Amino acid sequence: MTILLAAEGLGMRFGARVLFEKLDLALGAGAVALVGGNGAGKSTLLSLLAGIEAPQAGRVAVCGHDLASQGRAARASLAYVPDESVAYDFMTGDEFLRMVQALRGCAGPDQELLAGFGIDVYLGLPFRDMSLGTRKKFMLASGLMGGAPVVLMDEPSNGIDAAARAFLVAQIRAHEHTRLILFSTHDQDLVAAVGARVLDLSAPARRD
Ligand SMILES: Nc1ncnc2c1ncn2[C@@H]1O[C@H](COP(=O)(O)OP(=O)(O)OP(=O)(O)O)[C@@H](O)[C@H]1O
Repeated sequence: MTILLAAEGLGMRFGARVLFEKLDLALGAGAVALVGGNGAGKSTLLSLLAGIEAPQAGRVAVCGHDLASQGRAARASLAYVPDESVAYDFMTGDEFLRMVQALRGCAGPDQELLAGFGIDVYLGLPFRDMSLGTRKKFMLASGLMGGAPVVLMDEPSNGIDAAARAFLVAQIRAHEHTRLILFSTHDQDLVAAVGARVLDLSAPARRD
């Protein structure tokens, strides 16, 4: 198995609250679900793996590139979809996707991706005028476009309608042999629908 995402000795704590310590990961292509109760540390772990936050201990490598010392190469191989929209309110959907495309130096979404999430009709709409679900669909499309080998998604099924959810499942299934799709979720039906391997962050040692 080719390792696409590796973590070694990852540690993160907030005050006395230890989220994880000495956490090791070695993940190849496939769908992997990060589960655990509220506050278990799923979003924090995803942001460490995406290089949004630096870990207090340990290291992360994306496709063999160390996220701290070879950040540009590591980031070129990953896409991160946060739970909430990160677009400016005044940006249109199209402008947002073009911005992500420019930042990542990747290809934009194809028509199948836009139509599958039902956002092709909202490309000209500013984010301030979009529903929460529509914003989320743009975030998901931005992560799935461009073919990054590692895709990290925070609660991807939150707030989207049934058609978009079915498309998300199909997308994860379609890419599971070539890309790592690691997502946090409370949605057990999604985990089952994509046949994801489960990583449980709520081991007793990690509870409050
Ligand atoms: N910057 C921070 N400063 C202090 N505490 C933080 C910070 N970021 C996260 N935490 C705490 O770390 C814990 C884990 O938060 P995180 O959002 O990663 O959990 P989660 O598993 O994603 O939760 P949920 O399922 O509710 O989304 C929480 O107790 C949170 O309050």
